[in-house]
Amino acid sequence: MFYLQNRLKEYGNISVGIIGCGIMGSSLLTQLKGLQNFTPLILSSRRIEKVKNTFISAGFTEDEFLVTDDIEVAREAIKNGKSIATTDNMIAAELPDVVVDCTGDTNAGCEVTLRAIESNTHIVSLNVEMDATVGPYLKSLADEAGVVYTGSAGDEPGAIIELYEFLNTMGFEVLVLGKGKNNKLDRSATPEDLSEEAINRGLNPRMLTSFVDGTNTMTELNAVCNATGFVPDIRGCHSFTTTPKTIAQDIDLESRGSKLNSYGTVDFSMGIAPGVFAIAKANSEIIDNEMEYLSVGKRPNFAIYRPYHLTSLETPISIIRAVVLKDSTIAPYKGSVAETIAIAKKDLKKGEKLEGIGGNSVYGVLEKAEIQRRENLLPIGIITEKTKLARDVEIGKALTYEDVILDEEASIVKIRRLQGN
Ligand SMILES: NC(=O)c1ccc[n+]([C@@H]2O[C@H](COP(=O)([O-])OP(=O)(O)OC[C@H]3O[C@@H](n4cnc5c(N)ncnc54)[C@H](O)[C@@H]3O)[C@@H](O)[C@H]2O)c1
Ligand SMILES: N[C@@H](CCO)C(=O)O
Repeated sequence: MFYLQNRLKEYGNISVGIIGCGIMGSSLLTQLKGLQNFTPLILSSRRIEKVKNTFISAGFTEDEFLVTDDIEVAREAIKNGKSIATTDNMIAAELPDVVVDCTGDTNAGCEVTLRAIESNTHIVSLNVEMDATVGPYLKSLADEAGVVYTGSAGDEPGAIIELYEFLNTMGFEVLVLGKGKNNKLDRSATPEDLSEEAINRGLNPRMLTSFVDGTNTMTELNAVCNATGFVPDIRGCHSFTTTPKTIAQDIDLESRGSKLNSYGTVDFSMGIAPGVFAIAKANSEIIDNEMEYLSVGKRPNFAIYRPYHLTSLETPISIIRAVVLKDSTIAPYKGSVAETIAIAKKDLKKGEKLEGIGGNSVYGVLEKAEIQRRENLLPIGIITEKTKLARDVEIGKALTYEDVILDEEASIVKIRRLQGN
């Protein structure tokens, strides 16, 4: 009982670097400021005014933090008990015990993770976009260096793995893993369409676009696939409509009146957000009897449902597990099993700039990695600001590597080349 909290007390203080001060980074800073045994040591983001304001709104006084982009000045200030406000992400990757990536930028996340691994800093990443693109390679580098690379508790992939581990530990055979879709699904959504809604909800319009056009759900399920070896049943998954009480009946094989071709798959569903679920079976009549007696459902398949995910508010749990227990919450243990590939949102023209995740040009769908490789399909996460179209691509078509001119200088592209395809 109280295992994590007790281990943390024995360990002492954990210093944390946070990168990004959007909704996730700013709430994490605020929360850590009030938690025992955590020092929110460094906050980095692109605009220093925003970083300073985030410190102040999190409850810091102006003399509690120093503004600097000089790592040696930062080191000295930390010795004198100050926190650091910076625009240099590398300071946040190098100096604390653990860095939490709250940017959502695949290239920045990749650079931060590489520097953290070199600096022996553990990595907790909310940047599922980056993890889906190069997580398997970065995890192998982190393993070699003895550094923990993990996704966060509280985001849906981490919450799904919690259910998966729970069922596996009890000996159930897990059949399907998935999540509720929190936002409506509109593959053609653009940041312009969603800007008013985004502002009202305190979200970045591009982030909201990636939620609504489905890319975020796909990258999240991508992380689950790479952690477990599960795959999407079809390109992009089916999308079910269900309720918390009927998950196991509604999400099942085609031969049993539903839509799946096989188990060992991930999917998403309307009607159960913000929850996540796992469907499993027992392979024993006695255990089926007990599950029915416990009102979990009706044999042969039973669904376990977690009705909430508290995003960055659960991140401290992953920080403790990474730093104190050297354990990950979710990581790509199975390598690259699935990929989130780019599909044209509109007719795209040769020479035009291609906008990546949450932009006007493409949305992401989940595909089995073997198909992505066979068809040379483009992972959406390697599109950077400098990516251009090498030829026209029709609306609805999956982009291939031949369709684009990538920014070969970008770390995300270089690391993806090392990961393979
Ligand atoms: N918003 C959510 O509901 C939610 C939930 C779970 C997970 N996430 C994940 O958390 C991450 C952050 O989400 P958010 O909604 O806070 O995003 P956001 O876009 O609101 O904030 C991102 C922050 O990172 C900064 N940033 C971006 N690129 C940077 C760079 N190159 N260098 C330094 N700073 C940079 C931005 O300036 C901004 O402050 C994403 O990976 C997202 O998928 C978000
Ligand atoms: N990941 C969410 C956003 C909040 O976690 C979505 O699918 O829309």
